[in-house]
Amino acid sequence: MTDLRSVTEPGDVTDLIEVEALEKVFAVRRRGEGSRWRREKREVRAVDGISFRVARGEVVGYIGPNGAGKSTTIKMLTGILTPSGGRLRVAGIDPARERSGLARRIGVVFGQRTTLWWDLPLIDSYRLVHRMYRIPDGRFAQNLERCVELLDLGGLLDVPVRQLSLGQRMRGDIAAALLHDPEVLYLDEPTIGLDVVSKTRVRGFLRELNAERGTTILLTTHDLTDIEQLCGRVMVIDHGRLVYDGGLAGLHEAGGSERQLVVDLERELPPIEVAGTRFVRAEGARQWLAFPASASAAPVVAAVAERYPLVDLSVREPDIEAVIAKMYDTGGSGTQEAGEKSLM
Ligand SMILES: Nc1ncnc2c1ncn2[C@@H]1O[C@H](COP(=O)(O)OP(=O)(O)OP(=O)(O)O)[C@@H](O)[C@H]1O
Repeated sequence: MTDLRSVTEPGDVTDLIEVEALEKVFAVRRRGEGSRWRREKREVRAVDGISFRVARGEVVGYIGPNGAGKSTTIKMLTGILTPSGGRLRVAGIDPARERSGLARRIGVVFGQRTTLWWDLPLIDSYRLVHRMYRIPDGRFAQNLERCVELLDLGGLLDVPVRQLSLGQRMRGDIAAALLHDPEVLYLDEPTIGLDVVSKTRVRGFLRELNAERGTTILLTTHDLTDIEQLCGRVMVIDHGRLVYDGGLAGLHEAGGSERQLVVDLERELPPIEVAGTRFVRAEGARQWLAFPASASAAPVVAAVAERYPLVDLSVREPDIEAVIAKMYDTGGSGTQEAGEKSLM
């Protein structure tokens, strides 16, 4: 455990989600080696004793490599799966025991599946949600208007869901999950497969929802920009165990991440030597130097500028994806949307 932050004390009434030593074990059968007929039983510990609390109004990213146990956790939090062990409360409710009572308090969006009626115009799905949840008429109209405005659904309400693009459908799904004013919103891969414009719109909406309504959000994602732009806190799960729970800055520290200085010199020169930096590589007159992410860039930049003939200089922010990949036993994928700030 790198930095398991105690977010709130036990018994704190503001805790909306309480998870203690939660476990889910699946019994799977697989064919025994060397025999077509013998089948051996095997246990998969999908969630292996995790504990956390989420306070009302928090936006928490829940990340981990494929098969880490994210979806299994969300399914237990929504009451779809019954835990094999441990304790779980959402808004004071045991999800597996009171699934329908809980449904009124939570909203769920699974990025890869839709909860909308495929053949019906979008608005008809919303009317069905209105009736299913017995949402008061005024509240429904108000929530629908707000979602339509912020998610830009105006021109889509009469379009059958099957004709919507992935991004339009996702926005439609998010609205459907929010019409009954849930206190908690679970999002499983909310931006998966979306183009950059749709991603930005969805992220903007979620930020606004949290700020305006104080809706607590727990989201799983493989897109770390979602985390960087939305989440004040991130939980990392690997092989069913929490390996990190804390802020983004702490994640960089925990991963021992480095920032890079990209230096464009007037001409090709031997490797730059400046205290507190590590020469990484050179390509013609361009050189890359690494320095600890926790250190200030200013003295490093000043020292390089004073001693070397410069054309340009920029700082490359630590690649969060690489930091997290270090935490996973399985490794991770390359760089994505790493920030680069020009200093000249
Ligand atoms: N119904 C099931 N029966 C047996 N094993 C299961 C079942 N559901 C999940 N698992 C196993 O549990 C582990 C965790 O799966 P889970 O779907 O929770 O991971 P995940 O972190 O959501 O992965 P991904 O990012 O790929 O969706 C995996 O090894 C998976 O194969």
